Amino acid sequence: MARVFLVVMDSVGIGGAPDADRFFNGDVPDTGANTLAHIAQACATGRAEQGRSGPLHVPNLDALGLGAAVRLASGAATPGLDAEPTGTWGAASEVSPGKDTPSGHWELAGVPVPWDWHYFPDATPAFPDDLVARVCDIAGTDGILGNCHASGTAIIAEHGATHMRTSQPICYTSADSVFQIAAHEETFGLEKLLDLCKSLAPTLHAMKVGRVIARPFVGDGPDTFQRTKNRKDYAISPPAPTLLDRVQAAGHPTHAIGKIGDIFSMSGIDDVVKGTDAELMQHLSKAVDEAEDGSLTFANFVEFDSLYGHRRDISGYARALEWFDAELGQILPRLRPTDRLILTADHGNDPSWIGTDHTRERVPVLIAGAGAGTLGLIPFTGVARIAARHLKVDWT
Ligand SMILES: O=P(O)(O)O[C@H]1O[C@H](CO)[C@@H](O)[C@H]1O
Ligand SMILES: [Mn+2]
Ligand SMILES: [Mn+2]
Repeated sequence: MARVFLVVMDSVGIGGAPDADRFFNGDVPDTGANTLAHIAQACATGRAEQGRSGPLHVPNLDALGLGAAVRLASGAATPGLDAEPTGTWGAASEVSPGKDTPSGHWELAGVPVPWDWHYFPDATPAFPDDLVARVCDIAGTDGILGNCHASGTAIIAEHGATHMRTSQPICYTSADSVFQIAAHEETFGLEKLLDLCKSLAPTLHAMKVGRVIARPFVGDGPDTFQRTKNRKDYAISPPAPTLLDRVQAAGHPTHAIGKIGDIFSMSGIDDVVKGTDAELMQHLSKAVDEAEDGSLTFANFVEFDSLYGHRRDISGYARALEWFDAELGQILPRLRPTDRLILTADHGNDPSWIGTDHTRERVPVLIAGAGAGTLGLIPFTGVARIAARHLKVDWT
């Protein structure tokens, strides 16, 4: 019986979004941003040589149709990606008004976002006084640090030492609809940080802020501060039943790998496993061997985005793609004839672009198990439709 493995390579966009001019990094529109093409072009011209070398080497993704999908989505040159696809391939466009992770995932799962998210202004202070007062009240402090748009690693380097001394939480946001709190796992305490975020979440969700995110870190000073894997996202629930809800309601098992549990507030999910991307790959591999007939396994690999896209690290992003591709090469031969493995992404995060935020882009849709074929240009919701149809779950 059929199984579906839906795998999101977080932020692996392929350019060409028709509405890219309405999304920005600072003052610069995302028009022309192209995560995958710009990485491939940098690799081919010797501009991505840290810890790797030469043209981007992703033969398994390319054989499924990655290079072809980039060219379809954006017409961009894809040096090193020139295979004749043996998979089913296409490119998807998003209609939700945000280029954030929940918007992308919900829409891939069949539910575009019907509301406008609340974004905090790119000014200092970024947060209203009553929100700051509430944070202080719950945290038991007489102030907060940050209170601005920031890159998470930079703001910890800037305020981490003061935070360790005063216990004031480091609160920051970005171009996404997020309220993020960084705090030291030992001096502030992980549980206290998680409780703080959980208590604040209903207030922020009512404001249509998509997520409150706990960003715990460890270390003794700016040179050693490091964020840990205990990050936790408290997200608004999706506005309507998603692919996960529908598959589960039809009596099929649903398994989440990585951030999927947080992104969908565990709705429609039987169980979740978390960890680093390397650990998640082990979980995905195990799921391919063991997942039940009729099951949906929904995975997110976040490190492309969190470690390399936001950090504008082209070499690192290329290394991550090459690692992922090699791992994929171990998994593909073990798929059963009636399985479908769908690879896609939730938005772009072009590491060659200005700023540190996501970029509005089309995303690849690559299907292993269905033979060679083209999907053409489809909506994000087409991914849910393909998965549901394969599992014989009603989708109207
Ligand atoms: O710079 P860091 O803390 O990684 O933050 C990034 O991570 C957030 C959530 O994915 C995004 O909104 C972006 O701000
Ligand atoms: Mn994402
Ligand atoms: Mn991100």
